[in-house]
Amino acid sequence: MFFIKTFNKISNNGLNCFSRENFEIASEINRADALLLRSHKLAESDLNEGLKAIARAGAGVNNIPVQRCSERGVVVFNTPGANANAVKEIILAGLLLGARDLVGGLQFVKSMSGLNEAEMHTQAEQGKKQFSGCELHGKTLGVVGLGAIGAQVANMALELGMRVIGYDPALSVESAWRLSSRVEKAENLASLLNKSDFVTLHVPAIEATKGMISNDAIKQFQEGAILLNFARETIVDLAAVTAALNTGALKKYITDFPAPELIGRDDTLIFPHLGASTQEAEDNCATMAANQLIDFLMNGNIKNSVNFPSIYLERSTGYRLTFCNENVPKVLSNVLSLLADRNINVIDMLNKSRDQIAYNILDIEEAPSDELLDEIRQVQHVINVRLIE
Ligand SMILES: NC(=O)c1ccc[n+]([C@@H]2O[C@H](COP(=O)([O-])OP(=O)(O)OC[C@H]3O[C@@H](n4cnc5c(N)ncnc54)[C@H](O)[C@@H]3O)[C@@H](O)[C@H]2O)c1
Ligand SMILES: O=C(O)[C@H](O)COP(=O)(O)O
Repeated sequence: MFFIKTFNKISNNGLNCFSRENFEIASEINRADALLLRSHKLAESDLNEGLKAIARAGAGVNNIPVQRCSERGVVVFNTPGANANAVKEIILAGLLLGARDLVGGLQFVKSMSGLNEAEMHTQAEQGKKQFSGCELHGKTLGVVGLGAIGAQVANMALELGMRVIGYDPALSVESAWRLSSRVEKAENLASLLNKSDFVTLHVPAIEATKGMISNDAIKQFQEGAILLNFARETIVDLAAVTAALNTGALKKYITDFPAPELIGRDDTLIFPHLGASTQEAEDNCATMAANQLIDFLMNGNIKNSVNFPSIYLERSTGYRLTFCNENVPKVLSNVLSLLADRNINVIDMLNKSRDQIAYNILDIEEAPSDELLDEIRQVQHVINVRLIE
């Protein structure tokens, strides 16, 4: 039986993937084998003894102490692309709300209560000029980060008749395949910023992107550009953005992350982190996260981890030994020697590494004793060991 502790509300579509005979799932569990969560900010104290994996039903893992997990051999998963369409669609809304004062127009009509139909008609026709805007067609969109979301946003904007410029110095081959060849490549952030009427951010919250939209970056924007940030709050220096809004250097800031300094301004539109909050995205993320956890806990396979290598080995015996270790020489050979000393035959095996972590799957012919498992745990640089039967 594996114990899964959930944080946040996880879609039933995902929860129902776990068979009740093999998994117990609850929000109150003391010694969890795995955690399943969305944006809940994990503390180090949430990483209980015996924890094997954490699955983030979503994209961003900035709420998880990933480095600490790697040191402890805890596999961290996310669900790349599972909520990308939801974010793409909210960006479409953001672009339209940026181009036209639809919110102002709606509020204006709301204020007409008490008027008769003729008065409303007169007010609407006289007042509407305050809310006119521009079309997206023909404007330039700069997309910073062309991963699962950025690529979809870029392709969508081309369909709207926009010119699209993208910037992503670490574009993966998979993302490049998804991206239309009509997206123009910017050599650096500044060259994207100074050509764009709208700029949308789709980069992860990591050290390298912290404060990416800084005072210096703001100087590169076209006068009166509109900035959309549905990625994370840390990517934007809010003092720089509010100063730019004050001078008109930026026309609007549209974001999914509320902050006190943004409230009450007419030039900001702020959503309560709604980007991935559609039924479809919640179902997709939860299902993907659940299936990744299940295959890892039941078979030791790893797909879509942010700190471990991808690895898949078809089961060939009833005894599967998995272990992770610091990525240094001789660990695997030392473990194999221990098995050989006990005359235990390895039928199939796979070893993969990523950065400082190596992970191994060994299908063996017979059950290892508890003493042997303990000996493997004692091998220098081994972080953790599991026997999956
Ligand atoms: N508002 C929401 O509800 C919501 C929903 C989903 C994701 N997000 C945020 O959006 C982020 C992106 O999601 P995704 O699914 O597209 O992730 P992704 O990993 O598929 O794509 C991120 C892209 O950013 C690129 N990148 C990294 N550093 C960069 C830099 N310095 N400059 C330019 N590009 C850089 C990467 O190479 C990658 O292609 C997530 O990390 C998350 O923080 C927010
Ligand atoms: O990184 C993500 O996937 C989004 O920010 C969604 O977060 P949520 O699952 O809390 O809506």
